[in-house]
Amino acid sequence: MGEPGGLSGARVLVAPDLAGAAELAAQEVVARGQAAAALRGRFALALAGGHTPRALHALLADPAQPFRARIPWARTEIFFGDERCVPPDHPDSNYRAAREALLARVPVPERQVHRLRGEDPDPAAAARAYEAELRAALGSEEGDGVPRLDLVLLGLGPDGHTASLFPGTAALEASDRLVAANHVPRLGAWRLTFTLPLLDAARAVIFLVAGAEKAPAVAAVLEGGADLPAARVRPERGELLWALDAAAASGLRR
Ligand SMILES: O=C1O[C@H](COP(=O)(O)O)[C@@H](O)[C@H](O)[C@H]1O
Repeated sequence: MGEPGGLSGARVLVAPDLAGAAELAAQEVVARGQAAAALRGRFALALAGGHTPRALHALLADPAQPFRARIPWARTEIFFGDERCVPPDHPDSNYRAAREALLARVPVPERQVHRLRGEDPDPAAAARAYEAELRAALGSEEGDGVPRLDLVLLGLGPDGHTASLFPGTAALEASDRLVAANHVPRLGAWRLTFTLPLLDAARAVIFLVAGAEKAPAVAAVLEGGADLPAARVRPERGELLWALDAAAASGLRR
């Protein structure tokens, strides 16, 4: 596994394949979980949606791997960075995917799993309710009133979207909300998503990205100076890490 260096202020780690990149991310989850629990008595972790995190979820849940036993599950609060507007048992539900691969397999108390209500017929109301739930669970330790998640896991779409912040959509510009309902014309659908102020307040953000189809977006975000949604995630008081497989990193100059 190599480390091309800090591009765009980010630390970039490259593994040969998705399994290796997921392992890098799993090591970070353990280290940041242990540090957060020791320092603040709680580990606030936001999970990514989509397909890529499945490898990470499987690793974290596997009793034969070194991660599961080292994560302070009893003191972990689980959030979701985005959700599709579907019921929690729907095949497209990010919550369902995370529950099946991870949450049902680890000793995290049910009351500490905070899911976005994708089934709510009023997505704006679901977003407001989730922001209230997040604030109630985490409070805000600092003067700006924005809760700080200890670790936010994110993915990347080939169009440069992250969470459900798609190019050209309204939620990208939201500065007065931490969670938004976002209409995505390309999908003809609503999504629920964290906004940039909440992402940028995180103590750490890790993008886990794999596959050659993501390589142009990875290069554009990390080297191209592009104004893509993922390039706008800048945790100024936190750390930014990209865990890539070789295919996703193949468009990087170094
Ligand atoms: O729509 C989404 O896409 C991105 C990337 O998903 P992937 O399946 O290509 O890994 C994901 O990060 C986001 O959470 C998800 O809802």
